[in-house]
Amino acid sequence: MAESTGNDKAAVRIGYITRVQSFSACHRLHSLHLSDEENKEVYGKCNNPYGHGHNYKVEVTVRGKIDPVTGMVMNLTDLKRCIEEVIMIPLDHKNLDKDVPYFANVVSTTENLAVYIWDNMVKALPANLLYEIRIHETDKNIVIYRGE
Ligand SMILES: Nc1nc2c(c(=O)[nH]1)N=C([C@H](O)[C@H](O)COP(=O)(O)OP(=O)(O)OP(=O)(O)O)CN2
Ligand SMILES: [Zn+2]
Repeated sequence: MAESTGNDKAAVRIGYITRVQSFSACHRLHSLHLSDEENKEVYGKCNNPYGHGHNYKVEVTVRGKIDPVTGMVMNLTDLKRCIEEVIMIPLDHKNLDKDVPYFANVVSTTENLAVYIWDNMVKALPANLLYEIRIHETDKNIVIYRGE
C-alpha cells in the first residue's frame, strides 16, 4: 500500500493540543445553602473558616483541523495568551471565594472551577476549538470538564 506522503492536502487531519499551566490559590468549601453544621458535616476540614491552599495544575486542550499550511491546530503562543487572561490574571495567588465574584455564591470545588475556566476560555478562544479542561487539585484529585 502506498505510504502517505503527508502531502495529501485533501485529507483533513484532526489534532488535539494541550497547554499546561499551574497556579496557586486558596479557598474554603462552604455552601450558602447549608447551615454551618451541615457545612462542617459535608466538607469536613475543607470547611475550615480560614481556608487552605492548592497549587492547581490546569491542562487546557483544544481540538481542531491541522492547518495544511501552518501545520497547527492553533498557535500555542495564542493559547498561552488566553490562559494568561482567563486563568493567571483572575485566579493566581487569589482567594477564590473572596477575589473572584463568580465564587461569591458558588462553592469553589474543583468541578465548579473547571466550569468557570471553561465558560471564560470558550469566550477567549476561536469558536469550536475548546475540547477539555482538566484540573489537578492535588496529586490525587483530578477533575475533567468538556462543556456538558
Ligand atoms: N468532589 C470534590 N471533593 C472535594 C473537593 C473538590 O473540589 N471536589 N475538594 C476538596 C478539598 O478542596 C481538599 O483540599 C482536597 O481534599 P483531599 O483529597 O482531602 O486532599 P488532601 O490535601 O487532604 O490530600 P490527600 O492526600 O488526598 O488526603 C475535598 N473534596
Ligand atoms: Zn481545597
